[in-house]
Amino acid sequence: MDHFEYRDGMMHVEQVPMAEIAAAVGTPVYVYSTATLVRHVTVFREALGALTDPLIAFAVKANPNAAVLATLAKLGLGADVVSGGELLRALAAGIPADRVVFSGVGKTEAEMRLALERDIFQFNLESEPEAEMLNAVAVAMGKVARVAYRINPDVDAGTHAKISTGKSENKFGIPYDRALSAYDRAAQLPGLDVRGVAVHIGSQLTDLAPLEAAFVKMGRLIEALGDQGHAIRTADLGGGLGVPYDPALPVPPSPAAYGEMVTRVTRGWNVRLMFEPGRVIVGNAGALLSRVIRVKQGATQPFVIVDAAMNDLLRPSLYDAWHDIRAVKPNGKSTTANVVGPVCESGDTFATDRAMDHVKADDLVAFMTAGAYGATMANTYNSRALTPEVLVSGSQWAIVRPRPPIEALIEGDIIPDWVR
Ligand SMILES: Cc1ncc(COP(=O)(O)O)c(C=O)c1O
Ligand SMILES: N[C@@H](CCCC[NH3+])C(=O)O
Repeated sequence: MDHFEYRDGMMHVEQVPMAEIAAAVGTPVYVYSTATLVRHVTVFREALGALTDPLIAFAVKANPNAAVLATLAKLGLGADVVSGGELLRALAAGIPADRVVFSGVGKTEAEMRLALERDIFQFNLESEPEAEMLNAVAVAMGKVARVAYRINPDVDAGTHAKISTGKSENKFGIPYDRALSAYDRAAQLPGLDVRGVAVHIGSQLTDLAPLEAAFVKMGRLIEALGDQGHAIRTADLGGGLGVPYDPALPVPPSPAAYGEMVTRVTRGWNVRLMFEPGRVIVGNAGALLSRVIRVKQGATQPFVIVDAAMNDLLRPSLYDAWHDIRAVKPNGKSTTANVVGPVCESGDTFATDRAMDHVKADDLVAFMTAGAYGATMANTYNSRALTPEVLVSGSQWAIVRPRPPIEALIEGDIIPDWVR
């Protein structure tokens, strides 16, 4: 079976025909494994096995490819969306509207209207003015929106500052100590059915303690809201569980450990629990396949120049993120090198002083753990084409997003007559 797996402190690629895909599609290209996706969904679901009917809403932002979403839809997952575009993608892939939750601080009227038309399961509101706007839109449409407030618990998730969301200085959610008054006000709005609480403190969390601290606070809030006459029926605990990237670092808590903690902390809450996992489902189910263009000797160390760049995989430039880089056909030798792309920025660096497989021009390398926040964050900087995507399933594979023709890069812009 096709297979990416993290075990024995290493990423393993099995039965994924990387060389064949590279030859047929060209590089760089994202490659996803169906078997790994299925395994991750199964493991996550089993971890929550002690809960009654949890809603697992995949965070579409992590990987919005239609074939990936359709695979997850077939497995019964819902979707956590943050834009009208993500909502349409989720629905088009076969995720039913009654499993869709809409998060985000900047939902527009048009997005609210679209989500109300499609009758999604729940809106997670992030501010009082947003509640007023949604109420007005719903009333005008003769509808009632099911809502939760996302609470900012002011908990440090202990992850990279750019992917922390639960500190008071972050833009997300409403402050914990304003929750009671916000719920009181929202309960008076005829276009809202106030029924839930939500929390999400950040991504790539490698310690369960901050999550537990946030969830304990939510338990207290549910109780306080109940005392004040608000019947809370859903609690959305967000996503955030980290995945292994660097074999030298301790392995993050397992989904099983996370599920055990959630089951223990939420005992007696008497709500339907919701989850928004992204990275833990798709991260290690994908790799970015790239070819070495040439190896250049710098003043102090070799630069391995690959045909993928920061526009294809932004995480190393943006967050100093570490991705395992492996030769697809290792020659048994190793080296220490800087791995860089062709983009005209010094920040277009995937790895510095990296001990890695020895590679030469034309060799294929795989950037591992690239299934989450990879292709979805790609862009066309330096007029480079968007990265194509391939899905492998058993012995078959298919292009699930083709490489656009190079000509497409110069289409779209308009030169007005008065410029010519
Ligand atoms: C509201 C919300 N839900 C879910 C996620 C998914 O997080 P992760 O991919 O870390 O599981 C995010 C991203 O951090 C998010 O902002
Ligand atoms: N894009 C980030 C994760 C952001 C999570 C969304 N709130 C990453 O690549 O790690």
